[in-house]
Amino acid sequence: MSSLTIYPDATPGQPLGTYTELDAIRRELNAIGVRFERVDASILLPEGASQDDVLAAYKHVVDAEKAKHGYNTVDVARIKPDNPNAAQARLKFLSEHTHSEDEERVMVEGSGCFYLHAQDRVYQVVCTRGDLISVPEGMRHWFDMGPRPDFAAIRFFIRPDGWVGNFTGDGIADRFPRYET
Ligand SMILES: CSCCC(=O)/C(O)=C/O
Ligand SMILES: [Fe+2]
Ligand code: NI
Repeated sequence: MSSLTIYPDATPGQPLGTYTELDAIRRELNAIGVRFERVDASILLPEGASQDDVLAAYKHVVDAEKAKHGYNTVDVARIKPDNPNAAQARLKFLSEHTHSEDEERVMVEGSGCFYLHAQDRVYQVVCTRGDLISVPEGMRHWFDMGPRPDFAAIRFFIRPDGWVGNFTGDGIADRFPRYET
């Protein structure tokens, strides 16, 4: 189930609230400039599906998002629990960073957890199949795919290097609960 938990950034042990209803999640995230939407992601992906297969299956979503927001490039991040590089992949986005453009992701399989650091709060967003999230350019955040990653996300970019993370050097991510699915 998708959810949002909001914490003060200085006290990870004292959450301010948890939301599981779409309208409430959207309202709280929209208030900090984050888009959160639901798309139809009911197409099941075969185990060996390539990036092109996934993009073809979800062409309706890809075309619509490109037309609406001017994205030029898309790719697919798909990691299954048996991936021998899972631990390394998890580490890649597990520290606070920013990007030079917005970070739009559509979860089309499985789940993963975004942590958005805005003002003096951390917004922990568990995204599941069908969730679309767009983190604004420059917003501090990190992403945890969990110890047994199982997700596929379509990623949208304006520039080819839009995915590159600029790490803040702040150890805040280590103080917050991990996504332990
Ligand atoms: C959910 S897609 C993989 C994570 C990613 O692309 C990113 O930029 C996390 O911040
Ligand atoms: Fe990112
Ligand atoms: Ni990021």
